[in-house]
Amino acid sequence: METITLTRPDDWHLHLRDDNALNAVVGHSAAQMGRAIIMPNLTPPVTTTEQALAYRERILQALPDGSAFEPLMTLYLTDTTPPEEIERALASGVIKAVKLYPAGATTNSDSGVTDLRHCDATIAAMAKAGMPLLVHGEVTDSDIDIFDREAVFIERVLKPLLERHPTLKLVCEHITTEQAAEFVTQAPDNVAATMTAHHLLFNRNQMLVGGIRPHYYCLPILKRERHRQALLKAATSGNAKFFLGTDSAPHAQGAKESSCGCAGAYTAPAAIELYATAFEQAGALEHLEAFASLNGPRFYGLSANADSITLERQAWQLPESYPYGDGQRIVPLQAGETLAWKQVN
Ligand SMILES: NC(=O)N[C@@H](CC(=O)O)C(=O)O
Ligand SMILES: [Zn+2]
Ligand SMILES: [Zn+2]
Repeated sequence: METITLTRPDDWHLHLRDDNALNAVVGHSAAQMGRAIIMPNLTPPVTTTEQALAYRERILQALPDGSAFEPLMTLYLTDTTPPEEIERALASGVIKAVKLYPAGATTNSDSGVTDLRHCDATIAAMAKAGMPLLVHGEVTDSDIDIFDREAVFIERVLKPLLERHPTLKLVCEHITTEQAAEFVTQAPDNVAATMTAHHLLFNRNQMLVGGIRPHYYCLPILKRERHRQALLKAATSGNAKFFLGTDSAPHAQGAKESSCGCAGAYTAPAAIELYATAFEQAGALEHLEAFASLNGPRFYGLSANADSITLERQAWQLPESYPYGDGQRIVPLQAGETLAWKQVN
């Protein structure tokens, strides 16, 4: 039986939601990941240290008994986040980053930043403290095509941001284009990126050919094959700037299978298996451990996890759906499909 043993991976971009949804999904991540960077886009968003600490307690409460999963918290940046909030966050010891959502760019981003220049003093405090800024990198201008929003964001927002704050630790979250892979590759070592399994595995045809498949709809949206190839090349290159961030983003089945469906792919139940499939496809399974388990902690200044997980080559079928609380169901990406790898411990 062919197996892969890896230092236990971490998820550097995860949505866990709250209340019954949190209870329903947290176990999937905790079964695979040692730690995860928890996204703050709740309603209302997690904008203060106090709210982040309370949210962390709710996550710990929701964990299966005996789980050692560690939630690494983030703050949601707004136009008015004061520099002092960064000092409080740093002092908490459990808030590891600040998240930038351009206002209106994605799910629960209405309180996001309208103009990043409003945040310069706070970002200067972050650069000084070594607190990373995690960026949902898409412009929201109505005249910019949805497929171009990431590439335009790099030129209009990210490059000027780094000119103003050259030492800022910056993570381009869930990158989806060759332009983003190129930008991060060329940038200094304080700039890194997360990549999702779905952007490494699928292009936009998967979502749109032969019928519209709402479970493949996420933001940034799946792109052309050329971009997927560029991402896969960067992820499997051994370059330490690229690491695992699932962007597993749960929404109830009814909210996805709708005339106006929510953005977000639920990948947590088989995250590491999906990444293994992508790396195997690129003939680069030997680089999976660095991407999944080593590069992320190194960027965040943490040690790698001390334990490991094992995947076995074993065909198994992903369930059609899981319970999502309040009588609802949630459909994972690749529901009902046969996967080639299975985590066995
Ligand atoms: N990725 C998504 O499509 N959705 C995320 C938000 C995000 O990460 O942009 C969500 O919270 O649902
Ligand atoms: Zn995002
Ligand atoms: Zn996300």
